[in-house]
Amino acid sequence: MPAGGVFYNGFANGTPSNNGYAIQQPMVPGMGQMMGAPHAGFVPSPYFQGQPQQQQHFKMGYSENFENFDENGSSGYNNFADSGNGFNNNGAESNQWGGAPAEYSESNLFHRTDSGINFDKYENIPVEVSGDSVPAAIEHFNEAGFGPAVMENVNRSGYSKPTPVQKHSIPTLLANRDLMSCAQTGSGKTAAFLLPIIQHILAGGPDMVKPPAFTNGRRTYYPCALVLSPTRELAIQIHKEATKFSYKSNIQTAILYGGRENYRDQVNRLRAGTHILIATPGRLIDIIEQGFIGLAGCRYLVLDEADRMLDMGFEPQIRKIVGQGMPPKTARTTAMFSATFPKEIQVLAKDFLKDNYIFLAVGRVGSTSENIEQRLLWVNEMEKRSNLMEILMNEHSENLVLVFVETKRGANELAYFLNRQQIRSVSIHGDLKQIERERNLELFRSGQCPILVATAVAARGLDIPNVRHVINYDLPGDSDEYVHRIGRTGRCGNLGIATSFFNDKNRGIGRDLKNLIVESNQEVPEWLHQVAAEGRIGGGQRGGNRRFGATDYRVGRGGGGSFGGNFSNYNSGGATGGFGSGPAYGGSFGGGAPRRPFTNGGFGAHSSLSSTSNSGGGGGFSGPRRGGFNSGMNRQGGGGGGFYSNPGQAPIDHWQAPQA
Ligand SMILES: Nc1ncnc2c1ncn2[C@@H]1O[C@H](COP(=O)(O)OP(=O)(O)OP(=O)(O)O)[C@@H](O)[C@H]1O
Repeated sequence: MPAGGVFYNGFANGTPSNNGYAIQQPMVPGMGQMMGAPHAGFVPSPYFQGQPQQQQHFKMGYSENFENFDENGSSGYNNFADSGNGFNNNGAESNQWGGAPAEYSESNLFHRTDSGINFDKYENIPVEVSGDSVPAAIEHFNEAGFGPAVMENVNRSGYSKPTPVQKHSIPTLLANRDLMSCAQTGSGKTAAFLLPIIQHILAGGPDMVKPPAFTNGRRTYYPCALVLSPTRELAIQIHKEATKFSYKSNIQTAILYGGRENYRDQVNRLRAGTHILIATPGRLIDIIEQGFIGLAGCRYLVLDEADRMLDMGFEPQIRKIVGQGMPPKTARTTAMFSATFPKEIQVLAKDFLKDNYIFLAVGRVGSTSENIEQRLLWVNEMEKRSNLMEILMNEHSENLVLVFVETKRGANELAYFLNRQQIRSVSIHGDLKQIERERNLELFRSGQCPILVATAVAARGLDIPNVRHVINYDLPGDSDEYVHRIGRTGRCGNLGIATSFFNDKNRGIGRDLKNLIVESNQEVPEWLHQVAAEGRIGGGQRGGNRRFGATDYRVGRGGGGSFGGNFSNYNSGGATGGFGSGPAYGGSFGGGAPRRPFTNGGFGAHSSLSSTSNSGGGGGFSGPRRGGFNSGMNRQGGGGGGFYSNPGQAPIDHWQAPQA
């Protein structure tokens, strides 16, 4: 008997469904706390036992609304009555060293994740720096001039040496130079801006912070540094990092992000004082308008995922924030970080940067990332589920898999489908309550639900160590989004796989994808060559030198700019050994046995599959595939039917909770 009891995969209370999928399924460990909570339809029916109204919520469905992942989330001060979420219990739980939540214990904050086997290859990464009088890079953290508090936290974090983006960004920001920094996903950009800001605040002492003021009976706090993030979850992550790097110092960090249930808690926390404020734009504007925050003391402004922050969705809000009494750009230090920086965004960005800002482009290890093996499969819409199932069945049970879909409704439906196939999945998208988003992310992060079905809301910045596989079930419309999505794996020298389903709908991105894969020294499927040849001319947004996420647009303008620049460490060698040499799924990656070898039966449509993997081995699925899904699986013909035509099929053991 599995721990936590047995539930049935049906909608009706305690009643097995009659659709032939009625397989006993254990409750996901640790899910007890979810039993009473609305869960927007993406947790399988077992968790909804006895709560038909919640199931109904799921069945209502959502309109086919595309995820715009704008995180405005303003809620109005009058919504205080809502309870806090797990993150913000209440302002009183601050510990003695700051305003951080009590659950930010030392062990929690400094939970280390190893830098991967490719970490040392960062040494050979190409770096381009342009701008006047570029501060010299550091090679070691102890060359930065950090005080003991910061150095101790660097050491506590287990960082033995700076990554390339840190080597260049830290001295630049310590010198109070404005910076536009473009470095590959997972290469340590967060510490690259937080460490120098924290150092500045500690070195500057009390004078760094403008004291709070009373206006209209309300106390206004003036943060010294403001970090803006496009998504709530990324804001939470950055806040945790800021808390970590300022651990045992007097620095107070605070966070403001959308979702009405956390409004009061966030405002309460401001009362502990705020040196560094991490915020999503909509909520910040709301709270500025309420008079709780003023920006007159803001000496440091960071736009993380800056290209996203300056695109059409957010740009007006950023302008509004910067216009709300913030010191002018000549009187503050402004830094922008992203893995991608399209030229038109660079042009916009200069409105916020001093003229002599430094542009830093850190190339990719190898290219797009040697750390990420990119696989591209031609999969028709109707075959996506069966292909996904086959991939998941061959994954190792300890690996986390992030599946990207285009729409919120698609995320709900796919997570629901997977749960009915006894694959523990949750979803994250903009229609969920914030408390649900955070809880689902935690269930994923902790491995309790090893599959996260996400919209673009999870594409940027999230740093989840064990994500070994990103699957673009629906490909995004542009290649920058693709770069960010696949960057959820293969972080900080670790290895990962990115599999993308491609079909006629995705032809628009074909050329850019081909270029990215070529640049990665990985094999381009024959059909992609053809698609790319037919595709649009011009190469999309990325352009320029493809070893970088972007190049300094000022250089391309030919004169006039302040380009001085140097170019270092260019390693033309690219991929050396390592990754992608074994057979595809279930082969060399990660070692060990696949999740579950298939027993028999056809998978269908194999002829249409191919792979970018270097493994050769004929088609995308090699390794342990011995059949796969039963005859109902290939739904190309449209014929109804379930995904298992054999209702008596044994449960998928690797996906079940440990036996009691
Ligand atoms: N010098 C270092 N040594 C070891 N690990 C590091 C170092 N710097 C950062 N890391 C770790 O690398 C991981 C990725 O860092 P981070 O999230 O800052 O990447 P990023 O460049 O911001 O990625 P993205 O573009 O996806 O936002 C984190 O787990 C972080 O703790």
